[in-house]
Amino acid sequence: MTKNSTQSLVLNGQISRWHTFTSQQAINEATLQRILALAEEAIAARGAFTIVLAGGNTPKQVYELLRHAKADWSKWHVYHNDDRCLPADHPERNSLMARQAWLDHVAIPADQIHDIPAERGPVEGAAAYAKTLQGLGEFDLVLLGLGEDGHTASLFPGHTWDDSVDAFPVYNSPKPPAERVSISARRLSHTRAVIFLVTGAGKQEAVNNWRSGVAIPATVIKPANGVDVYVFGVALN
Ligand SMILES: O=C1O[C@H](COP(=O)(O)O)[C@@H](O)[C@H](O)[C@H]1O
Repeated sequence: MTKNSTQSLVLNGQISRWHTFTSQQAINEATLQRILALAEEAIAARGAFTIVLAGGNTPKQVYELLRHAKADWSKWHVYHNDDRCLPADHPERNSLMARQAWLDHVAIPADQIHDIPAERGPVEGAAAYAKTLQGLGEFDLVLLGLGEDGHTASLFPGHTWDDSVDAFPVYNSPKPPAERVSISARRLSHTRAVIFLVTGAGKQEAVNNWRSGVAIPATVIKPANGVDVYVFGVALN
């Protein structure tokens, strides 16, 4: 058995469904299959699939699986939930990780892959990405990670963020680099589906806080359909 439980919670106005997996392979495979299923549904219903990618380390293996998947790549439109203000070819860039693991190896048209121009700095990068997102309706899927401190995208504990815009500049990030660009919580919530990918014991405290009603940043993602949290290596106490 690869998936051993699903539980639902409503806390801080957020509906969350928690799915526990018993191996890294199982969580990767389940995420891959869910992404591909959502893509097929979206393409059948609306002729396109818009996905917003998480950065960091956690999703990399899923991206490597997507690289070998069969899909109608010509209909995929790819965005990023955040990126770091570093040169475009810096190894810590979320966009570079996604390209190397997946996007450079499939036939998604280049003009349908929308990197955040974070190399232009937080203000210019955020303004440019807000323009990129302008007029775009609901996303089909937003993939998100969870930092050890409870952050998601570049929404950090103790920070305030501007929900009147689609993308905003981030300063003083506790996780380097200090300057970043992030899609806003409101815009990330304007989506048909959300999957949080959460793996490893380092995320235990953040998960405990989330599930006991502490308003960590991950709780501000509130799409109407709720969020699915895929978990491996973290206990659901
Ligand atoms: O800095 C970031 O951290 C989070 C979590 O990253 P992980 O390495 O713990 O998976 C990530 O979701 C975000 O996109 C990234 O910029």
